[in-house]
Amino acid sequence: MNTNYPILEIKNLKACINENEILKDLNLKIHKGEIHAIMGPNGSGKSTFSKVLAGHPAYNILSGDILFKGSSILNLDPEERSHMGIFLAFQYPIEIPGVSNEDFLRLAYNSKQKFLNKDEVDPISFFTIINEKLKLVDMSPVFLSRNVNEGFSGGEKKRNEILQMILLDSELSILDETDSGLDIDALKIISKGINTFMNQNKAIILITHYQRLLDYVQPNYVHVMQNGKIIKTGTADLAKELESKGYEWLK
Ligand SMILES: Nc1ncnc2c1ncn2[C@@H]1O[C@H](COP(=O)(O)OP(=O)(O)OP(=O)(O)O)[C@@H](O)[C@H]1O
Repeated sequence: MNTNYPILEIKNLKACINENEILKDLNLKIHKGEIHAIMGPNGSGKSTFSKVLAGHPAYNILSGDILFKGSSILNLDPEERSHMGIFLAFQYPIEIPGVSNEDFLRLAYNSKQKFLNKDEVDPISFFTIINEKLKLVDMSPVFLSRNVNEGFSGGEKKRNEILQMILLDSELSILDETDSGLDIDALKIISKGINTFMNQNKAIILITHYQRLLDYVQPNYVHVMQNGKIIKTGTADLAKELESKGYEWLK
């Protein structure tokens, strides 16, 4: 069996929402150990791509395929995709009133354990696990007893997303504008957490508007998405070029 396939392969993907075609013939290959940045003008389809990848039910796939570790995931629901190792950190993390962050995280952790036929953990053992992970994003344990994202500042919500990614130990993580709303120190802390988490068995997609994140989390490839497809691919230098020249010259 050939196991040398990409962790993610997007083949001629077209997707729409409410009859509007947003992704128009998208192609992308990502291998384990790689970090890919996706940049591009507002409205070009970056968040749509992340949600389609996670299996958001509002989007329809018109044609093409999404292969995760060599197999199509088009027929899998978001929960199955998550259990298989795909994680999406939302651009706008949602608040869940009435549910403590610790309960939410433990439920998500145990749900994955169950899917993998591993033992679920009790609240006391979970506290030990989550306490270690909190240190990686420099978060206080106080955030565990608060309701999920309720009243969290923009930056705290983003940290909480990275905490989830680290806890679930996802193989493919899509971080949608995780850097927006972070102050300079928080950006460094989050970047350190991402770099500690990353290894040769994982892959990360960073959706960002700003080159500065890429100074801390260095991508192997930078792609520009425009009008629902990748129109240019380069190295980290491309992000620097975009920062100074914008997107007009690519048209
Ligand atoms: N429910 C919807 N109905 C119609 N059009 C939609 C819907 N949701 C998204 N779109 C459109 O899809 C396009 C792509 O949006 P998307 O959020 O993917 O862009 P983006 O590249 O992530 O933008 P940004 O950089 O501003 O976050 C936009 O023009 C948006 O208005």
